[in-house]
Amino acid sequence: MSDRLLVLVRHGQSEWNLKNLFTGWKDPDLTEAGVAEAREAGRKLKAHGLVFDLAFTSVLTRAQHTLDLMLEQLGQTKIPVHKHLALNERDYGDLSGLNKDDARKKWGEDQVLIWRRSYDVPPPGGESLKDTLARTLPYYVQEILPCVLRGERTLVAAHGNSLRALIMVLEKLSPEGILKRELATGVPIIYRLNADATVASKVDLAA
Ligand SMILES: O=C(O)[C@H](O)COP(=O)(O)O
Repeated sequence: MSDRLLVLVRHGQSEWNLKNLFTGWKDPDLTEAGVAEAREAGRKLKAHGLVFDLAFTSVLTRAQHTLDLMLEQLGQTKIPVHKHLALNERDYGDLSGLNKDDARKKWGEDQVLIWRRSYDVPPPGGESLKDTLARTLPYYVQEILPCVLRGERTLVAAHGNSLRALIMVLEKLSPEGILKRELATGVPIIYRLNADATVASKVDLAA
């Protein structure tokens, strides 16, 4: 029986995560802690006996660097890697580069939470989760899912909100259901899919 394996990993801590800045499509690299998280993610995947046939990532440095570090730990640096902006973080628009606490002081706790976690309210000049889903989902359906369903064991290194969008679809979560879903940096989530693309099992390596 083919192993329809799909592993999703949010990048390790970035320089701007550390500084508490809205990042979106800005392109900071990982911090030392982020590098350590990515290596740890790779070690955990290896400890679970996982092997991959290909990987997908965004066009942003923090996700690519995380993927490279995981593949190093797995001893799998030669597998094909597909990079696409469909997997980029949600575009935070005018908030990009602003401190999240300063934004709360300026616009209020509730408004900032709406921008960060509501399904369909975009931050000024940026993308809502719904907008993010509108670009990640077609890429998932057309490029990633066919590989998984063919039995190609697939690793995806991406971002908090591009992955929340995919998780919403995979786990059939409602807009309310996804609201409280936070993704820790550098923590793999291991899915195995049924032939009809529904989730057969899920293991969150944070748990
Ligand atoms: O782009 C960012 O600032 C973060 O990677 C994700 O931010 P969020 O948790 O505020 O959505």
